[in-house]
Amino acid sequence: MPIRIYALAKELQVDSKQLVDICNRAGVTGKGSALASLDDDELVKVKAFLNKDSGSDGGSRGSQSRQAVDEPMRPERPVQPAKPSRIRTLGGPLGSKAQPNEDGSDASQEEEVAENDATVVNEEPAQPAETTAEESTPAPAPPEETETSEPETSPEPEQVEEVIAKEPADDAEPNKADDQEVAKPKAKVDPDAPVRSIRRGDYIAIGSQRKVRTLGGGSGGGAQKKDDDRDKPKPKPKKVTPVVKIAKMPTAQAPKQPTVSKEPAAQKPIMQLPKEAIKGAKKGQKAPLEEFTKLHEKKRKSKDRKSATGVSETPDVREESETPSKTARKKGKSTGMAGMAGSRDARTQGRKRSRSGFGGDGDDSRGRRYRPRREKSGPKVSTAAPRKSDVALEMPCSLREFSEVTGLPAQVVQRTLMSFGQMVTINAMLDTETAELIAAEHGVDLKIKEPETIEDTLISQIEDQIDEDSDLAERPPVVTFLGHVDHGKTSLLDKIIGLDVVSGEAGGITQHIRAYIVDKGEKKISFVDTPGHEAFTEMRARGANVTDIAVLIVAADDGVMPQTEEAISHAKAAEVPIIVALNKMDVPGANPEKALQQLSQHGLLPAEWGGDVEVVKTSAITGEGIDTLLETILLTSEIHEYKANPNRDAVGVCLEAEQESDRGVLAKLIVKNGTLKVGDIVVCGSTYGRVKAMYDTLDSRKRLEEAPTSTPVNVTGFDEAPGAGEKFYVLNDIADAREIAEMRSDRTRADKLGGHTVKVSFEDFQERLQSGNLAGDGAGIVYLNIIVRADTRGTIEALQKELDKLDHPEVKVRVMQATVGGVTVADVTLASASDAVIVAFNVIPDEAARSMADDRGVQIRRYNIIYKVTEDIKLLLEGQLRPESRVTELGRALVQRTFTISRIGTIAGCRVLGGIIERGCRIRVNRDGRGIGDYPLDSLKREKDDAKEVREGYECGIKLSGFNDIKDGDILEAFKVEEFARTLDS
Ligand SMILES: Nc1nc2c(ncn2[C@@H]2O[C@H](COP(=O)(O)OP(=O)(O)OP(=O)(O)O)[C@@H](O)[C@H]2O)c(=O)[nH]1
Repeated sequence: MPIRIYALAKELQVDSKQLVDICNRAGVTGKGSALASLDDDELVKVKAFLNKDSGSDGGSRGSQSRQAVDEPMRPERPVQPAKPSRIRTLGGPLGSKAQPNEDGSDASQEEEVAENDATVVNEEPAQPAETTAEESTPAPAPPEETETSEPETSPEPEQVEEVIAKEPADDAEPNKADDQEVAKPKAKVDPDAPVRSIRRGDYIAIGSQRKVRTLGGGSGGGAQKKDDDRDKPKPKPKKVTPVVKIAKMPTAQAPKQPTVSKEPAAQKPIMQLPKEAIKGAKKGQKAPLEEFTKLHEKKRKSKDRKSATGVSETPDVREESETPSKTARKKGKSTGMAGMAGSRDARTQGRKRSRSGFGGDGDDSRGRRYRPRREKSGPKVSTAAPRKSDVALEMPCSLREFSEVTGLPAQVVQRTLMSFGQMVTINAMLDTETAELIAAEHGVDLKIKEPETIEDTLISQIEDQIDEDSDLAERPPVVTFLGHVDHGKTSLLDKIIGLDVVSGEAGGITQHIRAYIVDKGEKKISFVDTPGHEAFTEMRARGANVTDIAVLIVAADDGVMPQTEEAISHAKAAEVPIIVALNKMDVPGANPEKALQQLSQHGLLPAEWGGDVEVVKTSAITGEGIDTLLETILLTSEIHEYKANPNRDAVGVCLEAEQESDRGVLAKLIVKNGTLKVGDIVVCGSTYGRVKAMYDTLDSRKRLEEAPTSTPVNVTGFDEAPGAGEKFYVLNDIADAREIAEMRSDRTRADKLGGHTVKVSFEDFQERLQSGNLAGDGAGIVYLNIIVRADTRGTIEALQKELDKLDHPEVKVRVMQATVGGVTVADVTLASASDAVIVAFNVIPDEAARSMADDRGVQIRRYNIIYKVTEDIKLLLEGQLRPESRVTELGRALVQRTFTISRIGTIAGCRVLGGIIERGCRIRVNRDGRGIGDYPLDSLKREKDDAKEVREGYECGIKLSGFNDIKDGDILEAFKVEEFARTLDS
């Protein structure tokens, strides 16, 4: 039975590697490793070889083989101390060394030899010296002596160093060394040398040399050398670099005394005598400085008196404007002993002045008796209302009103205005800016109340109208279809209402909002098909959430696609129930299981899997599941009990509007509450009108007299087309409707001119939080909504993981959407509707998204390092985020052509698409919607000349510093970073 070599080695208690060697020597070839097996014949052969070896007593060959194998098996041999040199002579006879030991030779001498041996043997490993050593050796040294002696030997440090230093050379290339050992003696044969005696190689099989070498290191040569060297002067051991380098002990130096920088010689205070004192001295005045000090003291006292009597003008105002602590300090000063003395002096002086006719000229001339004025003699008492720090003021207001509301004395306000260079009376009207300025100057937190307009009065009346329960009646649900393009939204709706709209659509893509109300048995359902989820969110952004139920259409063959993910975010943000229609079930490649799995990964766990999302399998072609879908919608509607008051004036939303040649403006409205009737006066956004006619949305020529709740209807009668998503209200008076519409129109214009207010930004989040501008949920937790757009899914996952780690008791980060790709209009709409900040990670917003974000004040923060996002949010949550630098976008250019000039680099021939590219800016390079990096602008040229700036529509040459890989079609974004000085409180 075959036996593995390592098993046999175990049995024989030998090293398995040695046994491999022995096998080779025994003629059992092809056994390269201990894992090789020996068959019975081979085993017999090896055993025979071993027995033969053990049987031959004293035979050098046999003994050597046996030594190699039996070393560990003969522990009974007394362990004798040995020297390192002997370790090397295991393969060869050791007699030369062993003998002196036996005959009691000097140990120190032996050590010396060993030392030389080790050095020489290693240097000339192939010197055939074993023979001599062998001849002089009566019996081979017991192998275990050498083996066991190794650990016991404690060579001199130098020896160890040498051994360590030399051995690796042998170990590094053992085969080569062996070969050399065989080859070298031949090459180095000296013809004049005496007849050489038998060598080790002559009686040890070549294969065994390796073993001998490995263990003994051919120290036979060393033995010979040792004999020779006895008479020779001892060679100086060669200096060998140790393998393990031990750094030399640094020569200890006395620690340097730190050089104490010589302090500059104490500077004498610069004493400058006042001019008056110098003059006095020149005139021969005695102690002029003393005189001057007296004079100065006098001046100071009179100044104190003035301040105590409240005579000073401007400084008072300034004082008031200072921080309370400062003011308090100053007040403290003046109310001290000096202050008291000052005011007493002032009172005395005042009386003297009055008596001497100062200020009382008129009285005296008219012969009236002097009567001291009360207000001047006593401390001034403010008659103004107590000062308030937090007030609301309706603008415009008079100075008097401002004073009354804020509690600031009118005089103080006047002085403040005077310091601004404005002389005003108490009845002067203040504008908002001035009022805010004065308030800020005096540390008053002023809130400007806008005057109530007719819009506020009428519209808020309508909005606040609460319907009695008894007036409420069930209403049809408004259902919106959302989903990825071409997943079958239109086809499904067509199938439901029995239309064929899809075949008439340009390019098969829905471009208009469609809204229909259909009967399903006794119930009705109102459907809204939007061209994209942004249109759906657009309505929400305007506070007009018409949708009651969102139906998410997912093609079973395609599964969840990027726009499906977006649609999920939009539907979730709208906080409406979601029903999934797994469409295209008739398609052969339909894989509903995969789609369900993907849906659950996106937080929509199907009901059949134990979740709360109803999934209906449908086919718009075969009609499969359509009824189930309608039933599910009605069931959901029933659960949520959608109700409205049919007897009130209508309120609703404009879905879409267009100008028709024959009918004028045709607005598609959907009634959210009440009933809209022909003849109603309607205001919608900044348009108004009287409902002239109403048409059914399914049949554009079918007139309707009234449209109940949840009914979509086409309306004529508006003066202008209202905006999509604008709310409409029915009013009683057309004049009111006109006024409201005009007011809104003016405001929109002003808003456009005056810019916008940023919705939410990382920088102002804390401010808004503290001012209560951000509403919390039931538990008082405020959410920081963010929308993430990134270049890869991996980035999103990493980012989400990092965001999960953020923990704050009052503020939570809510990722409303995290999708791959550039920032789109849909993202901005969602951000605008949800007060969210967009985090663009390695992606850029497209042109439309960028301009919409600008218009709506949606913040798009761009990042390319994950930890920077979390760091910013962390700082934001801790209220420590202060903008230190602000990126100002300058313009964008499209690379049309590139030119590479050998010594200059790549020049991009660009056209400026928008804004401006200016010298000294930085350029962000974007390719395929992804940011590659940003680099400083090296040179900017218009034709051949250097340009300071290049504006929109012009062509230019751009060379970037440190980046030459610009490609045609790249979008270059110019921006500059403005540094901010940190405020003191930051
Ligand atoms: N086989 C099969 N094809 C379908 C099904 N539903 C839709 N389609 C086809 O898919 C294509 C796209 O359908 P649409 O209804 O236009 O898809 P959509 O989601 O409305 O697309 P947009 O309007 O562009 O958003 C059309 O050619 C339909 O005929 C279905 O259930 N089965």
